[in-house]
Amino acid sequence: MTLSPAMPVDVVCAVIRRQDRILLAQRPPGKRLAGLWEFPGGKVDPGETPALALHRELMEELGCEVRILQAGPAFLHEYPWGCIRLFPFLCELTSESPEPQAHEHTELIWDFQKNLLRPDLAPADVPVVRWLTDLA
Ligand SMILES: Nc1nc2c([nH]c(=O)n2[C@@H]2O[C@H](COP(=O)(O)OP(=O)(O)OP(=O)(O)O)[C@@H](O)[C@H]2O)c(=O)[nH]1
Repeated sequence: MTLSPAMPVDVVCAVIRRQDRILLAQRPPGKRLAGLWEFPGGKVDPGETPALALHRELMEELGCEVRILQAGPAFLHEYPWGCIRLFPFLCELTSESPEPQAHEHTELIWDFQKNLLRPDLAPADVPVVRWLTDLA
């Protein structure tokens, strides 16, 4: 993927909350930001709404279904290779959802919300965590 600062790439991510824990996913080897932790999600396809992209990505990546509780503001982040516009959604698993499985990530963890600002978090996700903290 070629990212351009003039044309940010739209990316959605799901902050999936279960009690006082949040699901984090570790990026696999061979990808940008390999080994860093992120919220599951991915790029919005042409013609797709961010919410539809979120449900599609979660089914592909984790095989799970969520209910969106709240949409956050979009956050722009410039990486050395280009710019992304990140749309975060606070979500919960639906009562019928299978347990999330790491189809594309190295590992999944349910971490306490207070631990999310870890040094190995994807840099674009720092303002997402601040948004989440301000909601509480
Ligand atoms: N899904 C997701 N992507 C994120 C987050 N934070 C963040 O910087 N990103 C970046 O946004 C882009 C999302 O693309 P993607 O999920 O389709 O991942 P990908 O590795 O296939 O993308 P790539 O084409 O850059 O390699 C990646 O470059 C990823 O590093 C996040 O919390 N969730």
